[in-house]
Amino acid sequence: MTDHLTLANCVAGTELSALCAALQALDGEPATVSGASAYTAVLPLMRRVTRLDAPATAIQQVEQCFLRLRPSLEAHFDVPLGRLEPLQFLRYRTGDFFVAHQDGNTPLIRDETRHRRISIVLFLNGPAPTPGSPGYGGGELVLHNRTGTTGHCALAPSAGTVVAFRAETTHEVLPVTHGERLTVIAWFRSGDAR
Ligand SMILES: O=C(O)CCC(=O)C(=O)O
Ligand SMILES: [Fe+2]
Repeated sequence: MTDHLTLANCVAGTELSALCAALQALDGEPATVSGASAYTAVLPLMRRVTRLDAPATAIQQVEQCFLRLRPSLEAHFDVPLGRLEPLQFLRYRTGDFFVAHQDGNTPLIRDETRHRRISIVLFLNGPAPTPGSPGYGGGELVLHNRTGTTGHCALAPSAGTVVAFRAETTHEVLPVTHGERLTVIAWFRSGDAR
């Protein structure tokens, strides 16, 4: 069993459609990867995804949704949570992916990511069985078991679902096989970090 929380219907369908339409019209920059040293880099062999410059209203809307969930996350993961890092709006086009990684709270890495406790992902759209229908194929969020040897779960939840997991959980996004996958990711830092 992986230690994660799945919460369906965190954002209403009408709001999701508006968010998707606003985002689909945007250009963006290739997203970067946090490194062990104090830099971030675009590493296309590790992560291929576009980070979108979302409108302020969209940022506020999703931020409020994430902040409302903080007490439930603290209770489920039994960890006091502090501030929410700035949201990242992500667009994975066909062929885009993110290899297995951890988001933070890993003892060997002493950069800013060490303060992250909970990763939180909102799925703005959902899986589509066939190319041409709205949504995407592939693109599962795979969470690996904490022991790292056996067990994982591959998630492709419906639009509006939030998935939260400990930042140190190894996870990956499998390549998108058709369509466009839209997610928002952010991290709650530890209760005693600034
Ligand atoms: O888009 C996702 O489902 C997760 C993205 C991710 O793991 C990350 O940005 O660190
Ligand atoms: Fe991640």
